[in-house]
Amino acid sequence: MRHTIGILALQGDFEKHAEQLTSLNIETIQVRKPETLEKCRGLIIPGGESTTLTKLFDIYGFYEPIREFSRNHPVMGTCAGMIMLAAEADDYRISPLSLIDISVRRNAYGRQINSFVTNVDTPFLGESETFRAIFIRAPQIERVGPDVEILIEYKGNPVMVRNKNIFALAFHPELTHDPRIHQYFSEA
Ligand SMILES: NC(=O)CC[C@H](N)C(=O)O
Repeated sequence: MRHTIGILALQGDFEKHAEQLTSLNIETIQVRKPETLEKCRGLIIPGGESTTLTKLFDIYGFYEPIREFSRNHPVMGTCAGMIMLAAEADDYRISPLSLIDISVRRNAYGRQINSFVTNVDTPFLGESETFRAIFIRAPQIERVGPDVEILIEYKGNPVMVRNKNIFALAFHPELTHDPRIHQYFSEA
């Protein structure tokens, strides 16, 4: 049985995701070409820059292989990775995968200097549980489809959502020394 979680390593902070999973004794592999998905039981698409990710997905031919993979494997996208999973993004330069029915707005929380850290309620991790969420030029989820479950909200907006095996987060769970969200994903 495949037990390795793949981390898309085209761009962005993929190493931090690997550290988080390693702390849970979960094996990881850096995914730089579509064939590597064959070795994975799940995939993380890290943050970075969604316009660049769009170009790299095209160049390396990731669109169809990730869509195919997502039919029966868990996929989690964080920040720019979330933008790539969305049904719609507010920037014509981005071609999202449309794996989860959400519409997103890039950089909706402001520029780099407006990055912030806040504690959010995470009832799906247990009663009264919270998580220290780090937002860096974060996208906002402006619309969620009827099948999308909202797992975390911040100021009335969803910031972590799920539809079955697809997870999308506006913030960076890999930057907090707290592997609970990675653990939750790895159990999907
Ligand atoms: N930290 C991030 O991933 C930022 C996302 C970036 N602002 C984008 O639009 O792609």
